[in-house]
Amino acid sequence: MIQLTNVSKIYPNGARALVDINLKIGKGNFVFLVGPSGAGKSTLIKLLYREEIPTRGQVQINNKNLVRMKDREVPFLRRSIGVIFQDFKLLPNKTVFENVAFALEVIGVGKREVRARTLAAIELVGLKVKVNVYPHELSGGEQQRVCVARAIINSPALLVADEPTGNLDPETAWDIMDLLYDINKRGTTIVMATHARAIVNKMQKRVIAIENGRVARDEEKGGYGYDA
Ligand SMILES: Nc1ncnc2c1ncn2[C@@H]1O[C@H](COP(=O)(O)OP(=O)(O)OP(=O)(O)O)[C@@H](O)[C@H]1O
Repeated sequence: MIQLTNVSKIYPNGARALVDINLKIGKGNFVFLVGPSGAGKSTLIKLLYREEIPTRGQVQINNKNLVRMKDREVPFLRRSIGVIFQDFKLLPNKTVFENVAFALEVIGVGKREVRARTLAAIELVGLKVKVNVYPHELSGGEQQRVCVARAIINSPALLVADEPTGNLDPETAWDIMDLLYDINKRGTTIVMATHARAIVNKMQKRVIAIENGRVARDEEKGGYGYDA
């Protein structure tokens, strides 16, 4: 489903974020990206939803070439990819319902379908009772649940998450991981950059370690592998 071929990324300031990466991630995989701060994990994630374009090499998702893709095609790509960030990025002046519904409204889904699918996604993440409140009235864990609902509203084939538990306490982080686990079980491929050692060690999923922009380790059922 995802294939990176000889991918390098050098930012305009000269920072070499990724160096000659070759990777294949199959449909339905659950992959943790680990590695020291500044290793290139976020950059790799950004290549997957075409927030960044590699300096060299190819990025393919479902046989679509993201490097050659025209800017006007990007919104279509993003409909098949859900994105979750560490800092939530919810719209502050929209309710939970409106934040989640927005992703459907912008692609022209009819009102009734928007309502049904939005409520189903909000129910799935356990936030039915908070459907009409604003983000600032929610805890961090609840805000991240809204982000999960927003990310899965289009039933994406791929979900990418950049440190989704980074701002959450350990217990709340596990609630989010339980959700991602269930979403993966339903067939969505998940790629998640993280520093959460306990989560990586417990879940025993594929672990790709990035160090200095290169793949340093790629294990089928791996552990976090770095000291505290
Ligand atoms: N927009 C940018 N412009 C210039 N350099 C950048 C940019 N984004 C990242 N970098 C540099 O690229 C390298 C990789 O950064 P990246 O954010 O991908 O690392 P990371 O592994 O996600 O780190 P962290 O774990 O701290 O989030 C770093 O040297 C960083 O300073």
